[in-house]
Amino acid sequence: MGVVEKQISQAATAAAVTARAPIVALLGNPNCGKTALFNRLTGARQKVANYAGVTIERKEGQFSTSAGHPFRVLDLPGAYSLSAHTPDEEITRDVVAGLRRGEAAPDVVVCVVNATNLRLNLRLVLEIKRLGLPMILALNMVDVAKKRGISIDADLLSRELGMPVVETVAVQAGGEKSLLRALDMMWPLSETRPNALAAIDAVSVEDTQREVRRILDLAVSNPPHATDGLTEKIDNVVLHPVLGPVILAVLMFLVFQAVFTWAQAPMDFIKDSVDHFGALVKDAMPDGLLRSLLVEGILGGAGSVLVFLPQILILFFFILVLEDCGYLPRAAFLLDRLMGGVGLSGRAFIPLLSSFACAIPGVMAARTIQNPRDRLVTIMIAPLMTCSARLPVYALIIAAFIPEREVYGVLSLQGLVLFALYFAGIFSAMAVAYFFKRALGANRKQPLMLELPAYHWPHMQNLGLGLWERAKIFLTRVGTVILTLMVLLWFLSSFPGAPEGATHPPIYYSLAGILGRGLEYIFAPIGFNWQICIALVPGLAAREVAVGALGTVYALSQTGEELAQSLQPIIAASWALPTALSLLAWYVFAPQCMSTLSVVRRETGSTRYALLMAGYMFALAYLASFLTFRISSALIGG
Ligand SMILES: Nc1nc2c(ncn2[C@@H]2O[C@H](COP(=O)(O)OP(=O)(O)OP(=O)(O)O)[C@@H](O)[C@H]2O)c(=O)[nH]1
Ligand SMILES: [Mg+2]
Repeated sequence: MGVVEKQISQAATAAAVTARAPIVALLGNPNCGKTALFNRLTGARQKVANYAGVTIERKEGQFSTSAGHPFRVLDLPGAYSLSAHTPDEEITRDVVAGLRRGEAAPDVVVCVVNATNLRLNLRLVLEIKRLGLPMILALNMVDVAKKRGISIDADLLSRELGMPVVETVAVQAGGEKSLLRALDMMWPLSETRPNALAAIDAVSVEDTQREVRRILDLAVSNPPHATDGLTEKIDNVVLHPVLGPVILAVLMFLVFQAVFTWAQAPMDFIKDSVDHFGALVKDAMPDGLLRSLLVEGILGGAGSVLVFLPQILILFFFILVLEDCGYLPRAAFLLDRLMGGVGLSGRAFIPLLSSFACAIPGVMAARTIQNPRDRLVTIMIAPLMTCSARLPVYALIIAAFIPEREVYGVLSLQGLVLFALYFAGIFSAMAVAYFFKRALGANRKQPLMLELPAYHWPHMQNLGLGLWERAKIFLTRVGTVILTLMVLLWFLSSFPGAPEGATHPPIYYSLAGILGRGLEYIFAPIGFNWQICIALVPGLAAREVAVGALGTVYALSQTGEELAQSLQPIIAASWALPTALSLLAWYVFAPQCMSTLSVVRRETGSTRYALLMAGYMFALAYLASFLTFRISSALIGG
């Protein structure tokens, strides 16, 4: 057998072993550390954060125990019980009950519990136990429990529950060892599995409650003050009816200030590097098509998007810190009343906040909302939240048109305008939600039931990995979608060349130029010139592409001397202020993202809602831009 054949056969054997490897399902209440444990076992980097409802999909991975036994492992959305109320809980129920098509029930259930809150967590354990699957109880977060002086007799608990009980610390290296040992002890696992489904509904809440109390009395001793005193103290301030909202507003405000002020130096650095590199390429290459593709197409296009990496990372730094320290559910509580006014539940807060990163995870996170009508409205307004792909567009226009001035000596004017744009998104989302409430009929307001986790310092590793993932996503987009579109756009903008005696730059006569000039008929009433119209088209694939497209279009529109200039001064010189404002308004509303629409279709199970979303957003965008353009033109006489 040759080396290659041998490798192929080894790979095939490995694949066969994994295919036959028993399946471990990680199950437990929300926020008890299932995903952290999953990452520790498999080396994966699934999202871990300090609030309930982070995981909303079934994720699969693999690992081997120290004795070399292979396992497949499933990370699942958290659930308080197996009688599912929300779409994400349904996923969990279906997986453990073996209801998913083509997938048997897991071979072992590892029930992950928060050791500091067994009273709540054990209910689910007892419920799962009735399924009759082999089980292990993982007492997670024992580090915190020990610090608070909670002592749990694992042996006694194991005897009472009739399953192995192990202690884990999912956020520490080696914190999963005891679980691996317990899995080895179970090896080999029996092939026969009970019919798990039968037991799901036959549960009496009172009996379960009683049993939990009995077991806790036996196995757990809490010191008199086992609650987290610090969390209570912080909450007294943060959830204060007056101070709370003020703190929230100040916090949000500071984030946008930081996005502009902190990012300046690294942005200048990237911009200078791109410019410098462009100049080098220009000097080194003879004038011609290839040089134009490299300098105007790739560097002018993709390079002008790359500059925004620091701002995106700063925004995410704040979002990640807030997610990991446990503040988010508090913000949801503070805003519950306000959101109730427009017919949304406080539960919509986290999906909407996620939409600041990108509407796609936001729309998916709406799975944690129980009421179908609330869920639909949340999905419909999620894309109005300012996703990070809009940031480059906003930042470019703001930097070009809003002077870099300080207000009251400390606040940056540019940061203020950015804050206003984010606020415009939030405000219109609330207005649209209110409209839906009127159209669909109001719901009876349900009380918000959300767990408030204990605060903790953000884990540096989570933070680092989160930022790294973001940077990777952004750079991959720049390197793939944006780069490809830029090359395509450069091509469309370069051919056919200018006719004899042309008075405009060649792009004017190109295919893209013809398209742009055609679209100008539709967009001229809102102040867009043909160059902007060209950029809107590839911008449909992903919003930030519009910035790259403007980069390419204007690089090709320049003649001779001006060629080396970067995008920002060019648009500052060639657009009137009302046009810039109108484009900002357009970007607050326009549904410029195909992937969001397709996710909406998937999550709502209906093309109608995706079309409705696209329709209402286009209409709003056109209207907002029209008003902005007309009013500002009248005021400034532009
Ligand atoms: N101190 C400590 N923190 C932990 C431990 N395990 C998890 N955490 C933290 O607990 C929080 C929740 O962790 P996740 O892994 O996201 O919890 P989950 O069970 O997957 O949550 P959902 O996906 O929302 O159901 C995060 O802030 C983790 O860093 C642990 O053993 N000790
Ligand atoms: Mg999770």
